Amino acid sequence: MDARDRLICALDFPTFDEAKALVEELGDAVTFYKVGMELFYGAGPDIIRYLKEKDKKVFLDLKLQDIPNTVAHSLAVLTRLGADIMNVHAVGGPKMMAEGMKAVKEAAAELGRPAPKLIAVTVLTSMDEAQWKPLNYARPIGEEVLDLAALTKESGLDGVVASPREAAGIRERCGKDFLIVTPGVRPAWAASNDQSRIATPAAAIGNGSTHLVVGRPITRADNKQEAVRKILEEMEGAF
Ligand SMILES: O=C(O)c1cc(=O)[nH]c(=O)n1[C@@H]1O[C@H](COP(=O)(O)O)[C@@H](O)[C@H]1O
Repeated sequence: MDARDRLICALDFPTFDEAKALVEELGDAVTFYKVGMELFYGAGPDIIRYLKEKDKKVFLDLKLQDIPNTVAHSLAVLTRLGADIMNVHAVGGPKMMAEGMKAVKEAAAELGRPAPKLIAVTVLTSMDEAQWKPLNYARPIGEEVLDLAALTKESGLDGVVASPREAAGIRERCGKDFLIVTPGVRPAWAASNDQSRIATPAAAIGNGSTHLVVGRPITRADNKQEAVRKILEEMEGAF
């Protein structure tokens, strides 16, 4: 197994040029990139086309949440861009998720392409118990994550975004083919920044994450190639 297929580098930059510079600097070391709100709002669809021309895989992380009709039509439009994975918020509800999935499949079929994977964010990895309490959910974060993962699966989606700490429970509840994409990954040598429910690359793999999303530990490192190499090595050691 190639660890590179399971490491997704978050391109959190405000401009196309900054993102392009990082992709060029990392070269073949990284094959999978995440384009989130900051870069998509700054650079637009051109950044997806650029990454696909470079033969990279793309996770388009726009975390859609709105009424089912709006999400379904937006996902149909986004499907044309050719990303490999897209996401919505699970708390948008089962109807929003199911209609979104249907729209993605129909749009891909019209284009004669395989459908991108659609996954749902459970509870953001920045959320800790102190942030969670004022939201008045009845249960602790970990339990909510598992139920949202099960709801995501029942709604027909391909997987979830969750913390690597929750990956083992999700795997047990949702079965072997479910994608578990985990941000909140921090090697022992990196700062946690605004992430709360974190784990190391080795722990994430050990817990059953299918993909690790890593941003600042790579993008803000003095030696970015070296940061990627160390993360890949740690992942491989845990296979
Ligand atoms: O959907 C996401 O990608 C996401 C979900 C989540 O719960 N937590 C989370 O950090 N992310 C994204 O993952 C990336 C993590 O970046 P770093 O904290 O710099 O490694 C950011 O681009 C976040 O927007």
